[in-house]
Amino acid sequence: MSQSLLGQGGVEIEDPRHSPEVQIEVNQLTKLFRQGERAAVNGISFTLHKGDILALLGPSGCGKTTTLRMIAGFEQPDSGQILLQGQDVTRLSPQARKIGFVFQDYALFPHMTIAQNVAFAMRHLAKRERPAKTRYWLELMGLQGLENRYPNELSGGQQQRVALARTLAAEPDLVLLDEPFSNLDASLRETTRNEMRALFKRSGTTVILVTHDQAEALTFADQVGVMNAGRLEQLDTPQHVYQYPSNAFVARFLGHTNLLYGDADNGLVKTALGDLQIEPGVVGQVRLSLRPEDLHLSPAPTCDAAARVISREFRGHDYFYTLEQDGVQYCVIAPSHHCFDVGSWVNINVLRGGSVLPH
Ligand SMILES: Nc1ncnc2c1ncn2[C@@H]1O[C@H](COP(=O)(O)OP(=O)(O)OP(=O)(O)O)[C@@H](O)[C@H]1O
Repeated sequence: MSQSLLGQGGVEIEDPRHSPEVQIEVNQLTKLFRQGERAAVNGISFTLHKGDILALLGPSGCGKTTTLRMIAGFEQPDSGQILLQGQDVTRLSPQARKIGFVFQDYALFPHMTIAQNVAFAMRHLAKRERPAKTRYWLELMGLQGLENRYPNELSGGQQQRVALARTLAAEPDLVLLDEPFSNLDASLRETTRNEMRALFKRSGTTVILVTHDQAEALTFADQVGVMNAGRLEQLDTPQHVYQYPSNAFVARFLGHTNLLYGDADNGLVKTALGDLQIEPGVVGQVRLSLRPEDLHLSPAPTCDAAARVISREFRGHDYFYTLEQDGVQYCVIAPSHHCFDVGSWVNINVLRGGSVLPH
């Protein structure tokens, strides 16, 4: 079990005196649904330690659910290996793996009360132990008072918490979540997501979440794996995949970006937006990804060497601008008090050098 300390502001940090055990290791997992067709999942590998939360993020059809289903045992891989706490479970039945799965539609039993739904997951415990444990999980999920209701008498968010209580009550080594927040409205999604993350962190549960929602992956997970066409394009911390995408697909999938080209030498790249600093040692033609919030706008006295505002979208806390300079379009996010009219001329200043993408 990994140990954690409470850091500043109550943020949990890993205690360096304890090295967490490996919970799951996935090696070169591959799935071909039909021979001759492109693999739905193509050589995916990753390792998670106890208590880690991984989000697999990618567009529709990239292989996220198939990866999760192979880990759960609902789908057999064509090649590759899944180790749970060092044990090879690749060919074991779903029941023989201590894995909890929360489906998109929660899959609660409609004819059972909330308490019965949760108690059903505790068949491994003696009957007399189940009521107290059921109360424990329902309270932890903020569901006290709803024990005797049926699933159709609960809101979407409450049903989702029952589904999680039932999954956790089985005390799995690993919890798999397939788009678990997609049925919740925007405000409930955010609070439920934060509560779930805190709960998983408190209980030291290892979690793999599948989503196509970038914000969800970046806020919920410790590690984000970006998938494209069956492959894991990049696996790293949310901050790292956002700020240092490994290629243009990852850069674009995680939000808006500006791709710039230029000649690099001595830690500088000459681009259309001026000379930008990059890591030393990179030489020749390079492509940079610059996030819209890494650019700053200031009024231009004349239209010479300036950018024209093409469109402006008010988003409450900021403006999203589209600009054009020398035939190239740029996107910029500026605080909502930085207001420039459509058609006006502005200078684009680069606040941060950007990250170099491989060709
Ligand atoms: N049972 C199946 N038989 C044949 N092909 C399948 C089967 N299940 C999935 N596929 C194909 O495998 C690929 C990956 O599907 P998968 O459901 O894993 O994607 P996904 O990333 O989870 O997509 P979504 O976000 O839309 O759920 C898709 O091209 C899909 O059509």
